[in-house]
Amino acid sequence: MIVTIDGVAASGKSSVSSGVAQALGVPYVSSGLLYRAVTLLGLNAGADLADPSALLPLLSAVRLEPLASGNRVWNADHDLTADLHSTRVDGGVSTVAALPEIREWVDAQLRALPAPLVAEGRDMGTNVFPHAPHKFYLTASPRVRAERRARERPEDIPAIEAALTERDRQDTTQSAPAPDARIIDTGPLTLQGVIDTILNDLR
Ligand SMILES: Nc1ncnc2c1ncn2[C@@H]1O[C@H](COP(=O)(O)OP(=O)(O)O)[C@@H](O)[C@H]1O
Ligand SMILES: Nc1ccn([C@H]2C[C@H](O)[C@@H](COP(=O)(O)OP(=O)(O)O)O2)c(=O)n1
Repeated sequence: MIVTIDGVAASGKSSVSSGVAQALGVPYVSSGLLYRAVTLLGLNAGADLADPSALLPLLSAVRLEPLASGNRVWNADHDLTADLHSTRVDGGVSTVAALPEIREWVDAQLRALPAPLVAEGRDMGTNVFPHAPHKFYLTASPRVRAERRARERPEDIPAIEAALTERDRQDTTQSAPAPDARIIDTGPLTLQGVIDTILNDLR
């Protein structure tokens, strides 16, 4: 059984997926962490983030460890996870995610994972797991999402909102909801309310 949870930045995908996965007793996988890992390694290597031939050789020892408690991304024996959510990575990840060669690499990592699992990202229900029986797509207004992000990163809310809106625009190509996905506006709901909405759907 595969559950896909897609949506725009800061809509609650990771938190909701973790809650749903823990309730179901299955792992969840955050596909965005792989794009973030490619971006981080590219930045650290001084590589051109728009050049897949410069990025792919950096990925030979990268692996995603999906745990019910949270995902970890390793580069050989180096845990990258703590460095993946930063404004620096946010600034480059859409460039990396636009590369077909990188998307193929990420998709292969994801499809190699055993079911059951909860998979979250932008295109889990459309491209990576199109036959998944349960698909959800989370939304919220840019302002609501910026206010949520601001609680994690003490930055100016209008600046965060502008950055999220720009990343939404850059990610448009791969971010459309699957036609058979249930769309949930998470703005009026608590985090637990979104989790319960999905769990009720799965019963
Ligand atoms: N429905 C909600 N109500 C309030 N806060 C939420 C809700 N969903 C998520 N959050 C919080 O918003 C922040 C961003 O959520 P996250 O799961 O990281 O989103 P995404 O993975 O879509 O970027 C986190 O701090 C999370 O706890
Ligand atoms: N399946 C995916 C997941 C993420 N991406 C891209 C789009 C996002 O800007 C980056 C980072 O994704 P991530 O889910 O970590 O970002 P947010 O938590 O939504 O801020 O990767 C993608 O193109 N396809």
